[in-house]
Amino acid sequence: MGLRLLGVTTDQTLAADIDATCRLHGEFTLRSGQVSDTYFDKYLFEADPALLDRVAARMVELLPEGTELLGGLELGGIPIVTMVSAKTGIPAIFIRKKAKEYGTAKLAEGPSFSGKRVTLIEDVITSGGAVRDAVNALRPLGAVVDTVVCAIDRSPEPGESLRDVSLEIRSVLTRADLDAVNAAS
Ligand SMILES: O=P(O)(O)OC[C@H]1O[C@H](OP(=O)(O)OP(=O)(O)O)[C@H](O)[C@@H]1O
Ligand SMILES: O=C(O)c1cc(=O)[nH]c(=O)[nH]1
Repeated sequence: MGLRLLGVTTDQTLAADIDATCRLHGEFTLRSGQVSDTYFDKYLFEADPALLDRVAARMVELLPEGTELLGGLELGGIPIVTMVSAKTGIPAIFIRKKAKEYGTAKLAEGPSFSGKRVTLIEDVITSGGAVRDAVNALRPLGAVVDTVVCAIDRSPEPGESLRDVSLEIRSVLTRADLDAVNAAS
């Protein structure tokens, strides 16, 4: 059992099921431009209601106290944030990669978030770039953002990649968790 924040431990069965469902082998160019021989296709767990439910349940345990809104990042963060919101009753906002160019022209859809403590919900963190972009867009609009809860932190130093923007990362699973169950399978 790996140690997790707040006494929450790694769920080895969940790690094994996510690894078996999502791990792909090949040559993948990642969002950051890095090339990897491994890709965790989050849509494969998000499309499975039972697995999505289990990931979301772990995320609920990782939410910081005082979270007023849950902010899901387009696209992969949207199904997850919807499930976490349904489980907790905490309203969600849906954060676009860029503001819509017509209609309401919003960057984040849903209720007003200015002055609210928004906990971000993300699928995968590799370099932290997507989350960093979101934080840097939301803070000037008044959001109070100090934590992201993600399903998989596959960065080389889990929890560390967003220190430059003073953001705490809480992950359900790390790359090491997934590699460990994969090696044991
Ligand atoms: O930490 P990073 O280096 O930024 O990489 C991780 C990001 O890359 C993927 O986004 P992508 O835009 O591919 O995904 P989507 O399918 O969720 O829109 C993933 O969903 C993360 O948002
Ligand atoms: O870094 C990425 O773009 C990335 C890596 C990964 O394993 N899965 C994913 O959806 N995105």
